[in-house]
Amino acid sequence: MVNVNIIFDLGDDSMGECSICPLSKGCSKDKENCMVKNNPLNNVKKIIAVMSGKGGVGKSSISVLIAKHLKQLGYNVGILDADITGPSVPRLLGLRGKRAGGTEEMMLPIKTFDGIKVMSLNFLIENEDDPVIWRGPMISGVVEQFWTDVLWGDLDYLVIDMPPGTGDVALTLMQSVPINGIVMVSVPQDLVSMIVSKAINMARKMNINILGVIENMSYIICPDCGKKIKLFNGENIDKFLKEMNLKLLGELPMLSSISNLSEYSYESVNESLEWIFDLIVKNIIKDLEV
Ligand SMILES: Nc1ncnc2c1ncn2[C@@H]1O[C@H](COP(=O)(O)OP(=O)(O)OP(=O)(O)O)[C@@H](O)[C@H]1O
Repeated sequence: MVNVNIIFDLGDDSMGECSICPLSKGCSKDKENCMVKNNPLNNVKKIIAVMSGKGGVGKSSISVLIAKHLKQLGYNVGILDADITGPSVPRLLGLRGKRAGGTEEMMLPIKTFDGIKVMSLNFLIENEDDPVIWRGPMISGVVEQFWTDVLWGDLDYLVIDMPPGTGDVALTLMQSVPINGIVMVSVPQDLVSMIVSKAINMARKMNINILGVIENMSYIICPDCGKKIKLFNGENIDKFLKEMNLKLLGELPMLSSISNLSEYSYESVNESLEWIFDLIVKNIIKDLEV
């Protein structure tokens, strides 16, 4: 059974401090109505949320690859797995079966071999195959606590693997966590769809900057000649991005090394993938600095 004793309560209103908020520079929130809580024990400089209109498009894999690349560039990085009903970050990072500890007041994240701090519901339940049969408010409460009650310490970047879609939990995260920017993930056949537009419009209504779109499973690479083979016509996509005023951060191929991410070290995944992520991540860093 799920251990619901994970609910720690700092019971302290001092968490709303603006001075330690990752949004402090250029924040447009009205202080009276701001629902963001910041824990004074943490010092997180920037928060990147990875979002998608629907599940299964590669959001978790891309969250992990962005975090790994940031780490490789020398930053202190954490990953908050907010996909409570389908947490896949522990598996992708080879952390299956790990259990998070804690003190009376704080939960301690698990660290990967290369020092990325990770929190996921799977670290807190007895058996990771057990389904999480919770109603929306309970799930929203847990993801909020992953922000307020986890001892993240000093982080340059916290990457949030958002739950798929535009539901309750995504809304709670956008209201209570000071997200600096969103990376939208889609697959080419869905990119111009109403589902992606909904996710984009939701982020915009919540006044959160969309850093750009990553088109996943965009092409395959011919094993014989190395040629890029696009499975879908890109014309509509270009038009859609232009109309939505969105930047294409990158296109990722279908690669078996992405689907078996946990079995590879990042460095050995694929040379061209590392190159693609270098461009994506440096673009994100630049945008967040502005
Ligand atoms: N570029 C890719 N090439 C090959 N396989 C991929 C690629 N991107 C993702 N996958 C595979 O597709 C599946 C879904 O990916 P992932 O779990 O990252 O998606 P997700 O959007 O987070 O899904 P969910 O919302 O259901 O958690 C996984 O099995 C993953 O390994």
